[in-house]
Amino acid sequence: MTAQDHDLGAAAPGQGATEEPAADPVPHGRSADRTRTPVADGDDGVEDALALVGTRPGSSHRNHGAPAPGQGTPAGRHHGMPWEEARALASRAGRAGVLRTRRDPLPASLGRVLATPLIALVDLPSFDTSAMDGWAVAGPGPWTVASAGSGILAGHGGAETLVDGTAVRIATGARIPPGATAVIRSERARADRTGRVHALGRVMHGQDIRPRGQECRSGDQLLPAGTLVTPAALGLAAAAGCDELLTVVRPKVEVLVLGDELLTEGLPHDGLIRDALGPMIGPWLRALGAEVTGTRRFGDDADALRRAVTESDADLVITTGGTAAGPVDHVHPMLDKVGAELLVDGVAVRPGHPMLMAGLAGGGHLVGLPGNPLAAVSGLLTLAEPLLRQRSGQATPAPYRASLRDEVHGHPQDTRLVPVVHRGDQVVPLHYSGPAMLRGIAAAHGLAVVPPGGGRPGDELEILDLPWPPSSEGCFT
Ligand SMILES: Nc1nc2c(c(=O)[nH]1)N[C@H]1C(S)=C(S)[C@@H](COP(=O)(O)OP(=O)(O)OC[C@H]3O[C@@H](n4cnc5c(N)ncnc54)[C@H](O)[C@@H]3O)O[C@H]1N2
Ligand code: MOO
Repeated sequence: MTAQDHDLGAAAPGQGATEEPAADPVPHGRSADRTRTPVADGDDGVEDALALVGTRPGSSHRNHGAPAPGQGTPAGRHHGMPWEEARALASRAGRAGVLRTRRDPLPASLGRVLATPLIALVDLPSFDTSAMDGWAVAGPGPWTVASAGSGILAGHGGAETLVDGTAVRIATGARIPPGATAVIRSERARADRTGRVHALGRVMHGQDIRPRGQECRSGDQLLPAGTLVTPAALGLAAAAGCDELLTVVRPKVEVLVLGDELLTEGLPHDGLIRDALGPMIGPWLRALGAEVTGTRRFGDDADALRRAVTESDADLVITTGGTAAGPVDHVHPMLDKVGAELLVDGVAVRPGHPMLMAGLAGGGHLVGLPGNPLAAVSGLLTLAEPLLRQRSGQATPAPYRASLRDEVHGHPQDTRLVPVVHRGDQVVPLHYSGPAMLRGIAAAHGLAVVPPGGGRPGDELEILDLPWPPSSEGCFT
């Protein structure tokens, strides 16, 4: 579709399969100079090579979020909306409208987001409980055994009051009898020939008794709204007496993959390549909390794309490819035709600067991801992730920073997103971070947000986590 490939941040040829991740490679034609002084348009080969947004004169989109094409910068070019602003705008777009909720039994709520806080329906524990197998004792010892038999077991009803100087066998989880002042675990007590129980050490008042309400009181908030229902949250809800949870309905997302050059199986041949985004975007969106209703492939058929977007009832339509100004890049013309409101038209971020976001007539949104695979990931994290976080009611995690181990080169004006792995309390930028490459991100723990001009060892950079736990080790060349 488009011919130009600029690979800012790509590994230099021959930078092979090193075992350790190394400093980010030098972008084309630039030294390790990390000046933050913006380079004037036309002075900088990188910028010329990357310029895309704003080169489409005469666009009639309603355009509220970004400078109108042709306005604001010399030669009709702009660098796209600042990255932070684009994320904030995507987040705001996701907050529009009312969240749909549903009530389900606990197992069906797994992986959804709490629409209301989880409230304890009982005290936890609900009664004074023995923390150990042993003896419940009353007052100072030694103690005579209060009753014969197996003592008090877990799950049994009320026991008789224990009077001072007596003890009764008790099991872990059993109710503490009224009058008991402590539990002595069996290995710390012995019974003499007369049957009296002696402690083998000091006995503290209340030891090994879990008092009623130790963890929570009935009515306490256990988890706030916006919390992901994890297996642990299900366990907590059950312990606290809940049978159902009110959760947010997952936003519906449809993925439309564009490009005549894409194969769905077999080896690339004759200029055709494998579709890397079809298998990746849907599962990624699911990991972000979306219900993916389908991934459909459209080739470069503009009419079919327009029909699909018009007819979609998804909360969010994701397109891949076709965002640029090539002869078969249909996304902008299609948005024009369907009367979409272009909210973001290009973002000052590399890779991925042609990404876009639009409001659709039916109330949903469309995020256009660039076709280059890492650029698509960048669009996913910049626009789709904040939008979906809000649409699925998820709390926004506080941004966090980590110290950079190795130098990473920057774009003169734009933010860069660079795959990194955590090493100790630092992050290490990975090789193979060019826009057409997935090798870095597939091994990464997250993406470092590299400001214009780059980052030096020791700089604290914001890190975007990936929506799955980091794999422990592996090949991160
Ligand atoms: N004249 C200019 N051309 C381009 C510029 C520019 O500034 N001026 N920017 C480049 C950048 S940056 C990107 S990113 C791409 C964005 O282009 P599109 O969104 O229109 O994407 P396509 O042209 O359809 O594809 C780009 C590239 O990615 C490959 N691709 C597309 N879909 C897939 C897929 N599902 N799986 C794997 N690979 C895919 C496609 O074959 C192309 O190689 O525009 C640049 N051009
Ligand atoms: O760098 Mo493009 O921005 O590959 O997405």
